[in-house]
Amino acid sequence: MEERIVSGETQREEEWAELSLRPQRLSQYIGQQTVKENLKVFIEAAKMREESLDHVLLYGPPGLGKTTLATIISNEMGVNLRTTAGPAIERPGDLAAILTALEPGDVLFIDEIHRLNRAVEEVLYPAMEDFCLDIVIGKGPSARSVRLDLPPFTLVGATTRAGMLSAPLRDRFGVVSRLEYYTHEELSEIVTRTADVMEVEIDVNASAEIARRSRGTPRIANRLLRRVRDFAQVRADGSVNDAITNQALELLQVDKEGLDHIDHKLLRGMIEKFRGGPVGLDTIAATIGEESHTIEDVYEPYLLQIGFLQRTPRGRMVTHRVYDHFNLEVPKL
Ligand SMILES: Nc1ncnc2c1ncn2[C@@H]1O[C@H](COP(=O)(O)OP(=O)(O)OP(=O)(O)O)[C@@H](O)[C@H]1O
Ligand SMILES: [Mg+2]
Repeated sequence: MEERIVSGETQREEEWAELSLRPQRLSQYIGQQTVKENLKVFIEAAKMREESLDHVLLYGPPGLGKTTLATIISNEMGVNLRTTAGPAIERPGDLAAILTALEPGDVLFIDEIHRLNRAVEEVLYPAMEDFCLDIVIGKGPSARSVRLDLPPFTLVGATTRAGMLSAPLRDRFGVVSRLEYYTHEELSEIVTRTADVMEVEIDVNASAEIARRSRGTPRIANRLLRRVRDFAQVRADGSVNDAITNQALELLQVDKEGLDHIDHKLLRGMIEKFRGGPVGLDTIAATIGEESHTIEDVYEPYLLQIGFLQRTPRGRMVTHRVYDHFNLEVPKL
């Protein structure tokens, strides 16, 4: 799959840039009001009782701030953060090594937690529930199981695919929070904050314009701002206004709704070849030369979110908004 400027995923050499932009405290974390308010109460209560925070599951599309929240939770609790990812924990022993190295109250962050394998997951259950490890020593008839106590800890799990989590794992999280796409106002605030951190001058119209084209996603907003800044530096005096922003984003081929050429290919293909649908996912995939699951996981969620696509029992349909967007006439039935 090619790299898209409007992708929610982290891209090459972007991680260091993100690191410095990550809000460190709950009060700096913009938007996600409900999630934030809940966490605030749970954190405060846990601190009052001098207990570890309940396990937290964060889910939602890429780039909405799951890793950031995990960091914030550990900062607010005043404990260490240990970070790993589902695919990195290959054997039960790997997980046991991580768990036994934790200090009381620590946050263990497991990214892509839906990708843990079965054997590892089973070690995690008693660890989450009773803070203990069941280890089998020896082999064959002389094998025996030993129970090891663990320090109390908080597991923060993150996933873009909550549906792929097994029920027993999901049930062991006391707090389950779904992150939502951000509003234009929230994204505009994030862009302003980022510009401030990067010491870039930006006017309100420009941050609003970037916000509108960022697909509800802070990671995309910050990326577009970096590209627009480059443009402002080379083509103008370095400060970002809406004229520069519009020019830059046009060159980058990110349209007014944050759609790029791949979205255009998909939507126009549906209109030109299937009169806007309904048309099955596999048929769309074959027409534009992509995998069905890529369309479903990567291209489609935002188009559904902004009401450009609809799912029907007979397949996907484009809505009137798409015809308006492309200045096309809505076909008569
Ligand atoms: N609420 C927020 N306020 C300000 N900045 C944010 C917020 N959420 C995310 N960001 C910014 O967006 C970037 C991406 O966020 P983060 O890495 O936490 O996303 P993620 O949900 O973990 O993505 P992935 O699913 O790819 O792991 C961060 O570097 C951070 O600067
Ligand atoms: Mg992350």
